[in-house]
Amino acid sequence: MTVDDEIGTAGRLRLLAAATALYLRAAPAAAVLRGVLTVAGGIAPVAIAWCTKVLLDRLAHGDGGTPLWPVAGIAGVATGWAVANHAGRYLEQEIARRVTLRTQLELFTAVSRPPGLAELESPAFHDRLQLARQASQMAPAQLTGAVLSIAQTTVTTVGFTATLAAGSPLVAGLVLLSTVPALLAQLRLGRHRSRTLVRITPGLRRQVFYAELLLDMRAAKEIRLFGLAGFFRDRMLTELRGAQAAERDTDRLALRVDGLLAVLAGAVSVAALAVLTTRVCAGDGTVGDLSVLVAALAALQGTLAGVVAELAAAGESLSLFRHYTAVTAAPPAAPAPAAAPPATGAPVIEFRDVWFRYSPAHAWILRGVSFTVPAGHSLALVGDNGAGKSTVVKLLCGFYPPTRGTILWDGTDIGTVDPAALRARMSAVFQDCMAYEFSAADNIALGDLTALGDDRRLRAAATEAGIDEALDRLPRGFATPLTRTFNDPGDTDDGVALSGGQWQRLALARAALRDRAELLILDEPSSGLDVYAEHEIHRRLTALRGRRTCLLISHRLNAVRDADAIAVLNGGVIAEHGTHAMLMRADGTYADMFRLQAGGYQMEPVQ
Ligand SMILES: Nc1ncnc2c1ncn2[C@@H]1O[C@H](COP(=O)(O)OP(=O)(O)OP(=O)(O)O)[C@@H](O)[C@H]1O
Repeated sequence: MTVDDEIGTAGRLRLLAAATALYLRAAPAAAVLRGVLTVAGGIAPVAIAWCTKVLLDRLAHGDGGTPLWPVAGIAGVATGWAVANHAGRYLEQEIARRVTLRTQLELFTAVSRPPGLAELESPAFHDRLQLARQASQMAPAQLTGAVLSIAQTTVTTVGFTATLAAGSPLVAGLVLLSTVPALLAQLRLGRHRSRTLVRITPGLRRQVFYAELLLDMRAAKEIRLFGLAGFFRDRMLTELRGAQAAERDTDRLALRVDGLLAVLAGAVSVAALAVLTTRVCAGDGTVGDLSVLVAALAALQGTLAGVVAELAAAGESLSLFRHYTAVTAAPPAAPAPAAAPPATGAPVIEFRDVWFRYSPAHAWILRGVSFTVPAGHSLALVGDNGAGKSTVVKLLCGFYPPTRGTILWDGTDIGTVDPAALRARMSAVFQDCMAYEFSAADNIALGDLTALGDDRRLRAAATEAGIDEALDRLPRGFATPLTRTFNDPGDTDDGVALSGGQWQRLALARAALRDRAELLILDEPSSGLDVYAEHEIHRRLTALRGRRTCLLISHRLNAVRDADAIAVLNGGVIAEHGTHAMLMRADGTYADMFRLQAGGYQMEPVQ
């Protein structure tokens, strides 16, 4: 990840324009109104200072009457200013809410855009995303706030500089000059802060990871059984301490810089006051002049310090906002995808000399895999742990492109087709299938969102997976929340946790809901199923044969023996291929594995 030094002025201006555009898009009317109020707020203190001067001069040289106009002016401007401040704060909050909605939409649209998984496996991507999420919450409001505030303080600054310069050009020049070192120091400090943030982000992500782990229901059993809570808590605190140490260093640097700048500002004030007082004592000016000049001096120093602080904060926000734009930037236009092959009811799937590794730094997982699954046939893929079976599934789903070779769907290279178009024609149960903390009905409906609320279709899919009766027995049937950690307002605490096998059946129901899918992928669908469920699933798969092409992965070889063909994946290649009978006759790896498993059941004589 690069740091902000490399952005350059043009880059900063582009980022500023992007942040302002985002702010204006999110809440155009509120943003304009806030701008008007901000500028008006900049004129107010100058107007009050002038009214004060007129009031004091009238009192000093007056005719004994009450100078009503200056008093009314001060009261009117002060009241208007106070109201404008409150209105500005409300508008700022409202704009921040709308910007948050907009940035969440843009960020999560961008994050879901890549069709594959490679990006989600990159720590650098997650670090940048973390910075982008931080930026999305703060940077647009901070940047536009800084621009408006600078606009406001510039109006005030010009007013007070003119006032002060009219009384003493020397003092005005001195004060203006003293802001140069302050500005340079604060800009450097801002850059230092943003570099620190980039540096501590990986540690902060880990800290959040440990915090979530300590609350994760899936981890809770192991954490308690193995006594890991203290270990994870210590690691969480170590990460937090590391991040805090870096922040502390930055804060100490800021303390030193701010201290020096305060001494400089104090010295300038003393010198300026000495010049002004000496002049009035020498008869050059009235008491009113002195009062307005002293007020202008204090205000000018204050507003200049404000401008400097805002500029530094804006620089810091720009550095952060660049991560947001990097994540949300539209990808370069891809060549138009080829038309998806016409729906045939069941496709021919072919792997043609497919090589694959997860990255150049990783070992080869597939080293020239070739096989064909004829239309409507089922292929069972078997092999040792880590042989690459699930990797074949991930390639077939288009989650990664093959490093070399081609995967064909009815003769069309799937790499040339819009992945979403093909995925709409597949259904799958993955090895690590999801347990969503929603109702049972919604858990099934996620397989095809057009079925949300369609009780008939959801029940049919549940029946297909043999989970309908178990769901009917839940406190609220299909509507029962499958969670013990979330409750909707008004819900009683009747959420249910399913068993591992029941979750797996629910994943099968989700897959079954896509009843028009032409390709069915089942990666270890029955590892948690009881023998009846497994038998039933394989009976149904056999019934489906001819209507769909199936890729089936299982370590239970008895469950795959009826597949049209069985392929043994070993050493990154298809080592054996044929029907169960053929492979048993060949007496190779498959036959060994099958006999070993079957032997396990036959150790004890069956009564
Ligand atoms: N996202 C990934 N990044 C890097 N390596 C990976 C990734 N996913 C899997 N691997 C590696 O690829 C190899 C094959 O994994 P895969 O999950 O395909 O095996 P499998 O045959 O399905 O195993 P099992 O029978 O245990 O489910 C393993 O060595 C694994 O470490």
